[in-house]
Amino acid sequence: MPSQTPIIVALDFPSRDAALALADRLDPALCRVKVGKELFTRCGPDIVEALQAKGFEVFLDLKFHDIPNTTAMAVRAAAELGVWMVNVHCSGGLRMMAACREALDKANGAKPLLIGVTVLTSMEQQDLSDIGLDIPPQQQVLRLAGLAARAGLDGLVCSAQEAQPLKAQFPTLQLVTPGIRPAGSAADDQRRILTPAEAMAAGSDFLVIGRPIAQSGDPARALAAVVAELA
Ligand SMILES: O=C(O)c1cc(=O)[nH]c(=O)n1[C@@H]1O[C@H](COP(=O)(O)O)[C@@H](O)[C@H]1O
Repeated sequence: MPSQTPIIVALDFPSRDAALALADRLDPALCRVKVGKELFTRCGPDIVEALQAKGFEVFLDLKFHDIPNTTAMAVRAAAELGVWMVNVHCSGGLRMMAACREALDKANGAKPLLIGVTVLTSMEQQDLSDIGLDIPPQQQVLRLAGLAARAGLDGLVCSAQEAQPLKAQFPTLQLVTPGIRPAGSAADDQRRILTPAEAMAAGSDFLVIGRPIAQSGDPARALAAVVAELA
């Protein structure tokens, strides 16, 4: 049953064939799937429909970040695709997020969960400092979470390292956490990481996992190992 699983597998592939080949090796009862910028830019909405036809709920991860009207209309278009979850960058500001909320509230039919990206899990303190934010990532995450809560978003993308304080301050927000690395796997370009079990214990609601499953020799087995770790 899709609604019972916290696992979202990122289909970060350059082609429809590669994405569907992985999807065919996964069980929609054990995970949802995420379509991000690379796959969507190559394949468009068709890939979302193809995955839905295979029984998967889809997180459309295009991290919209633009003026309020443009972002709200993009979110509305995502809703019309029937996706389960869609995200925008919190750093687009309160008015931008509120416009997205309003657009979804006015839309007919099923509404995706509207999720705000706080600080990318690939960033650490030096990266924030480089863009003029001389504060620790957690402080910036909490600040953006406050804005997202005021705008009526359903949840946040953050590192599981911030899940505990976020759950304490914003108990109704769903926490979607990438930067998940089973013990022993490479961090790659991620910086703020935790293992699946650590992330769930910290308060994550959903775990986004890409390369540790997608690039493993046996994705079904890698997914089963994460399911077993969480059991
Ligand atoms: O919004 C996201 O999904 C996201 C936000 C974030 O802060 N960090 C992050 O890694 N992601 C996405 O989560 C996935 C993580 O993939 P892996 O690092 O391969 O597990 C990628 O598809 C990223 O685009």
